[in-house]
Amino acid sequence: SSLTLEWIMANLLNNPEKLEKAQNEIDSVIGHDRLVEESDVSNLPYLQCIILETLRLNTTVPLLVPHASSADCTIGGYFVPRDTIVMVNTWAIHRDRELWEDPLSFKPERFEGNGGEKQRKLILPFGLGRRACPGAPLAQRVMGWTLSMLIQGFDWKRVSEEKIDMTEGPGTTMPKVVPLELMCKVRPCMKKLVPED
Ligand code: HEM
Repeated sequence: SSLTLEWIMANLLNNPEKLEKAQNEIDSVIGHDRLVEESDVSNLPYLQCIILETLRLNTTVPLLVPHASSADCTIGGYFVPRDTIVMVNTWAIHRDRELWEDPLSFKPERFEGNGGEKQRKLILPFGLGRRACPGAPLAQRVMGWTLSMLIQGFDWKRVSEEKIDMTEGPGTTMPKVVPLELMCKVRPCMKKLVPED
C-alpha cells in the first residue's frame, strides 16, 4: 500500500489540476472543521478514481504471482497443459491500446460515472478468482484514508519545476527507480487541526 501511495502522490504532483480537484472534493464533503475519517472515504468518488488510475498505470504487482494450471486448458487460443506455470501480465493489460483510450496518460476521470463502471472491470491490480489478493479491501481503505488525510491537511509541491521521474524498476512489486521527494505545508485553513511539528 505504501508503494502504491508513492506512485499516487507522484502522479498527482505531475498533474496538479487533479490534486486540486481531489482537494476540492474533500473540502466540499468534509470541510475544514474536522479531519477526514475512514468512513468518509466512500463519499469521495474522485479520490477513489485516483487510486484506481494509479493501480492501472503503475501496476504495483505487474505480473501478479505465478499460477499453475490444475488441468489442461486453452487460453486465448493457446493450449496450456496441466501443471504449467502461468504468468498474467497485468501491466500490459492495463496499457493495452485496444482496451484503453490514451493508455499512457493519467486520467482518473476514465473511472468516473456510469461509463467508469465498465472500465473498473478491466483492471486486475489485485488478481482475480480464488487466489486474488485477500488484502484488497483493507489496502483500498488504508490508501483512501491516508491519501485523503495527506490532501486535506497539506498543500504539496514538487521540489523543482521539473516533472517527477516516473521510471519503473524491476521486481515482483514495481519499485520507483528515483525515490519520491516532495515539499508540503500545513494548509492555512487546517492549522487548528494539524499540529505544525
Ligand atoms: C495496494 C496494495 C496491494 C496490492 C496491489 C496487492 C496485490 C496483490 C496481488 C496482485 C496478488 C496476487 C493475486 C494473483 O496472483 O491472482 C496478491 C496476493 C496476496 N496479497 Fe495482496 N496486494 C496489496 C495489499 C495486500 C495487503 C494489505 C495484504 C494483507 C493484509 C495482502 C495480502 C495478500 C496475500 C495473503 C496474497 C496471497 C493470496 C493467495 O495466494 O491466495 N495484500 N496481492
